[in-house]
Amino acid sequence: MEAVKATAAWVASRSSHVTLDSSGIENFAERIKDSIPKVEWNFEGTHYFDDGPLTVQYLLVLDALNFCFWPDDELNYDHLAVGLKEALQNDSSAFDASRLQKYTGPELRKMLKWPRPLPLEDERVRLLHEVGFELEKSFDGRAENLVKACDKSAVKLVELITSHFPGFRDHSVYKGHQIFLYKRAQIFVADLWGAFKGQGYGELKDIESVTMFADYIVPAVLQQLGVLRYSPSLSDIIDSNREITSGTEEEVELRACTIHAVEEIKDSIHRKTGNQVLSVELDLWLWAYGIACPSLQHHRTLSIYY
Ligand SMILES: Nc1nc2c(c(CN[C@H]3C=C[C@H](O)[C@@H]3O)cn2[C@@H]2O[C@H](COP(=O)(O)O)[C@@H](O)[C@H]2O)c(=O)[nH]1
Repeated sequence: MEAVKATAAWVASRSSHVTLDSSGIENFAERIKDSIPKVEWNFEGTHYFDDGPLTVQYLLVLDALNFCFWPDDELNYDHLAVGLKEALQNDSSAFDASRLQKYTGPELRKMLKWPRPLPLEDERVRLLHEVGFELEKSFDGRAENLVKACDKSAVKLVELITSHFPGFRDHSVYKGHQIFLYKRAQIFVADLWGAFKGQGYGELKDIESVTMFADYIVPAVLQQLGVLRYSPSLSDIIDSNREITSGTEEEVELRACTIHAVEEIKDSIHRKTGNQVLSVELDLWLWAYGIACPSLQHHRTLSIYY
């Protein structure tokens, strides 16, 4: 995750469409420094949890598909979390590696009880197959073996996931440099830690290394809070719901500046109080704040990464 932090900072130091507002960061840090609102991991009760290996399998499948809900304005993350939870409750072998490799688009749709094609449905199916295939090939079909192989290290787990599953390699190129964002790989690590409350499969000694998860909700929240500033042309694109192409400078700046802004907020809180705040905790609070605000305008990029 050092590469995520370093390359996000690199983008932030050269960005023009999105900039960090240093007084906005200080004010926000000052406001929350004494009581970071704690949000429970499963605050909406949408996730499957049985305290065992099936939960790990569920979380890997969930985060393989945790991207780009906005093209269908009635679809959101909760439909995915609940749909997969119910599928597993009805049939505990639904996420066996062999089954994952066979799902079709209409079957996935049916599993999520969604009446029409999902956004990027073919990509979702392909990623599901990839997870099943690689789990079978390298981990005896079980996501718990992937987690056991990381020696209780979040950094190692992200490395393992991104080296085994190409669909999790969330990179971009910005002004000729490779930028690492790793949203879904890191959110899987955070989900594991959150679900198991830092114990058992969720025991990760370096959870503080994880960055925020560069999605399309948190940038919008930070912009509204005065932490991020958008150029007039970018604001216009977002306010008029026009799409931003994946890999453009605007898109990379939105994501990388959000990661860097959260790092800066953490540094500021540390300077003020001596406390080390976790990105995971700050992220979950910012995300929960964002989804509770349906009028929030977010950027729209067709992407399999977030
Ligand atoms: N930064 C960040 N982004 C997150 C999440 C989560 C869900 N995490 C769960 C895990 C534990 C908690 O219980 C959370 O409920 C989803 N997303 C992203 O949001 C977008 C979906 O938005 P909408 O279309 O409105 O549902 C999409 O890019 C999705 O990938 C998060 O935690 N942090």
